[in-house]
Amino acid sequence: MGASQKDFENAMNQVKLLKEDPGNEVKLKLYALYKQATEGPCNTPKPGVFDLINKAKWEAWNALGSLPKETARQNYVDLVSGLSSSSDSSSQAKPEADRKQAEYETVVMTSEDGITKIMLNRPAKKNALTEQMYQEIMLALEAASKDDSTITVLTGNGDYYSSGNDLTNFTNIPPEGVEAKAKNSAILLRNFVGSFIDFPKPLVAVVNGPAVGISVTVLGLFDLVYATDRATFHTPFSHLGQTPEGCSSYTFPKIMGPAKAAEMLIFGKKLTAGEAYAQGLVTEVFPDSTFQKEVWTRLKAYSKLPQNALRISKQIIRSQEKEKLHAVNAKESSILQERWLSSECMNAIMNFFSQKAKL
Ligand SMILES: CCCCC/C=C/CC(=O)SCCNC(=O)CCNC(=O)[C@H](O)C(C)(C)COP(=O)(O)OP(=O)(O)OC[C@H]1O[C@@H](n2cnc3c(N)ncnc32)[C@H](O)[C@@H]1OP(=O)(O)O
Repeated sequence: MGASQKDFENAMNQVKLLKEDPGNEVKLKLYALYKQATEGPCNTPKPGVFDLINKAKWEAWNALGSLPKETARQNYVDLVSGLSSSSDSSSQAKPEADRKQAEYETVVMTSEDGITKIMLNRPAKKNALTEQMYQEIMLALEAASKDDSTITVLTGNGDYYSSGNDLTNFTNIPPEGVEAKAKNSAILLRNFVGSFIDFPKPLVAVVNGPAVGISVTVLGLFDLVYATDRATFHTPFSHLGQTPEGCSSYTFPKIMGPAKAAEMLIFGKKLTAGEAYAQGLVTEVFPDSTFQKEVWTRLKAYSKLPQNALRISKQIIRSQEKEKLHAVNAKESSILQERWLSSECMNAIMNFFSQKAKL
């Protein structure tokens, strides 16, 4: 079977994460394969002789002749995979500890006692999620899904779990790039949420402090949500001119009923940990002073349960609505793509950075 659209989109995202510049020749190949995969054979007039860069790009695309779109997509994925593994192989020469650090810059991934922990690691920015961070979380989830651990945990470093989308993701964009940015962000969002929908093992959120935006909405896709009593849960989408994501437009009404979901998702009501527990979003709340000790003791005990039984039970529960969740994710992402172009949204983000409005 050839590469799927999702493999193709993942490969496009991986290109952005390459640590080393692959050089012009490879970049031209990537460009040509991308155009062929998305538009088919070269269909534009040859640029003039002095337009050197566009001429080189055109020639690379044109050289692919009538290569079928599917083959171009597969070749693109293979080329990127070769680039990623060659940049990995330089780090494989390093000692184990170094390698773990080199792979991720914004998350810390560790595995112990049958538990893989993915820790968001931008405490000075309240673990706000940059584009790099979305990518690294996806890569970490992919790795965790294949390692020999039983349970996967997502948590935050510092006093916050996460303050949600890093609002700088939508700043400093030249006017001519705004639409492309919204489109790429919607693809990234869809892939990010998709990796939670498809995650095959028990997934646990250890909510070590306040959670905002997308870090709250995806909780509906976790199997357990443990929270410190210091945590709060806030989805201020309307304040930001935005709309729900993370499948929350579907999972929240199911979890807490439409009235409570509307209070959070439409009106931006911030819940305490106790309220989130009462509404079914949180599995259990622990006093902050004993939170880490109690949660990890519990999880270590759970991780000793038969691994396959846990995984299969999770899959039975979740597989019933996977298709629905992917459809909701696609719809939410496409609505947000439009929202990000609205003046309501742009003004709200500018207000945050001019410190007029804090949530
Ligand atoms: C690819 C795109 C996918 C998009 C998916 C869409 C998702 C939607 C959402 O997630 S909506 C939610 C977005 N998040 C917010 O609006 C939160 C904004 N932040 C705040 O309101 C506050 O920072 C706070 C309440 C989280 C914490 O306030 P506090 O006063 O305690 O701390 P500071 O404001 O001083 O924060 C410390 C520094 O961290 C920076 N920062 C915090 N959160 C964000 C953020 N979300 N984006 C960008 N930067 C953030 C803050 O600016 C401070 O930086 P500084 O030290 O350089 O000033």
